[in-house]
Formats: sequence, C-alpha cells, structure tokens
Amino acid sequence: MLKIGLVSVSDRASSGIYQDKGIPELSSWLQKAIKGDFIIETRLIPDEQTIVEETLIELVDEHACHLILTTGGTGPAKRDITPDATMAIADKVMPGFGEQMRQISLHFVPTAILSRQVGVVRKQCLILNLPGQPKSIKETLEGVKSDDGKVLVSGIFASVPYCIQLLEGPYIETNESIVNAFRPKSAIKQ
Ligand SMILES: Nc1ncnc2c1ncn2[C@@H]1O[C@H](COP(=O)(O)OP(=O)(O)OP(=O)(O)O)[C@@H](O)[C@H]1O
Ligand SMILES: Nc1nc2c(c(=O)[nH]1)N[C@H]1C(S)=C(S)[C@@H](COP(=O)(O)O)O[C@H]1N2
Repeated sequence: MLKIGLVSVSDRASSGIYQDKGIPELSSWLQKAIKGDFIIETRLIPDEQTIVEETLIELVDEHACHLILTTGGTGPAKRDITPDATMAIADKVMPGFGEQMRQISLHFVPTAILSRQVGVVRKQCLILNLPGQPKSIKETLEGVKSDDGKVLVSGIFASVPYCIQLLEGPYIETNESIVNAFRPKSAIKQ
C-alpha cells in the first residue's frame, strides 16, 4: 500500500496563531490526483531544523513512506530551513525537481526564485519541498494549464509515479484530468 507523509513546517500554524492550510490542501489534492488507496501520515511542526530532520527520518525509517511532501520554510528568511534539513538527511539529491518547481512557479509569481525547495531520495522515499503558500501546492504539483485545461507546463507530480517505481515502491496511477503520470513505454503495466 502506498504510504505518503505530509509535513507542514510553519511556526505560526504549529503554534495555533493561524490554522494550518498546508496539510488539508496537500491531502485533498492527492485524493483527487491518485487513483486507488493510499495511507497518509501527517505532521505539523515548527521551523526548527532538528525537528524537521527528525520528522523526515521518522517518516522514512519507521513509517516506510514512499513519498513525503513538505510545505513551508523554503525561502531565504532566517527561520526558513526546510531545504537544509531535507539535504541533511538525504542519500541522493534530485536537482530536476527543484529546477522544475521554480520554472512552474515563475508562471504564477515572480518571487518563485526565492524558494530554495529541493527534491531528494532517502532510502526508498522521494522527498519534495513545496513552498508555504497554500495555493503553491496545486500550482507546483499540477503545473500550468490553459483555461480549457490544456497542459502548458507539466506539474512535478507527472514524474513522481515513475520515480517511486524506480525506487521499487508501489505502482501509482493518476487521474489524467488532474495530472498525467509519465512513464517510458517499457515501464507501463497493462
Ligand atoms: N501552514 C500554513 N497554513 C496556512 N497558511 C500558510 C501556511 N504556511 C504559510 N502560509 C501562508 O503563506 C505565507 C508565506 O509562507 P511562509 O512559509 O513564508 O510563512 P512565514 O511567514 O515564514 O511564517 P510561518 O513559518 O509561521 O508560517 C504566510 O504568511 C501565510 O499567509
Ligand atoms: N507556485 C508558487 N511558488 C511560490 C510562491 C507561490 O505563491 N506559488 N511563493 C513564493 C514566495 S513569495 C516565497 S518567499 C518562496 C518561499 O516560500 P516559503 O518560505 O513559504 O516556502 O516561495 C515562492 N514560490
């Protein structure tokens, strides 16, 4: 069974100053995009590097998540440390994810370049950082579409199922009206 960790990194949401919108946004997008069942593990934590690292390690090493999506703490401010924590616990860096996320986001906001978001692999798990703005979750995962729904720039989720397949995780199928998972022909299961 596919297992996904959702981690919202926010000082203010985790201390109750405002309500966390990160985890609800992530889980409702995934419910729409993924065909079939999956389990989610959620964590709402402050922007503390040790806590972010411990949380990611726990979700991979103890819960065996295949995918972890973080939201928040990717910018240049003093307490923005999510990418640093992610890199610190990584086995491999996947630079294409960071590059593609910033490309996509530039279609929505000029400040996309302020996000230091990264994608990494730890053990069998792909970990992706998304920005903290709740609207950036759909934007980044789904990509840029025209008003009639034509895909202009692919969202990063298009590459996630094949990446997890290469990491020997479950075979993920997506709802094509939301995001079309791309695989080489030889990797498609009929
Ligand atoms: N988890 C969240 N839930 C709801 N809104 C959020 C969340 N995280 C961020 N936002 C919104 O996006 C904006 C930019 O996010 P950013 O991660 O830079 O927050 P911040 O200003 O560093 O504060 P904090 O880490 O306490 O959320 C915030 O000002 C807030 O309006
Ligand atoms: N798709 C998308 N990417 C985005 C944004 C956004 O609204 N949408 N906000 C940007 C802004 S304003 C900042 S400061 C950086 C870092 O945000 P974070 O610190 O909340 O992670 O992400 C950027 N990337």
